[in-house]
Amino acid sequence: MAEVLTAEAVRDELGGLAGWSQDPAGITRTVELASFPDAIGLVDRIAVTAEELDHHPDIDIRWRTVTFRCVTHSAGGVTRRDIELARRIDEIVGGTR
Ligand SMILES: C[C@H](O)[C@H](O)[C@H]1CNC2=NC(N)=NC(=O)C2=N1
Repeated sequence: MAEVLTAEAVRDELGGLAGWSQDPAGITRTVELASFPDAIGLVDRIAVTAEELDHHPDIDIRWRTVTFRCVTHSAGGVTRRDIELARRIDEIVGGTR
């Protein structure tokens, strides 16, 4: 099972993950798109990557605002898999706006 990172280790990683915040439930980034279809399109692209990684963000969609939370449910905290997923989400968000 993947090792849960300390809050300090997550904070160090987040230094390179601008736009993410940390709380006990995981690391979170909120993205506002131009429209609801754009928001769904972003989620669709991230779904493909999540399947590739076999690691899946918790996703909240409210009209054109999407919040991604990365936490490793089986480990009960944030692991390197979440940091990798967050990086991939950043790449996809960066490529769509
Ligand atoms: C078998 C498979 O690896 C697990 O069910 C995966 C799938 N995606 C997952 N995603 C996340 N975020 N946490 C998990 O514990 C998890 N488990």
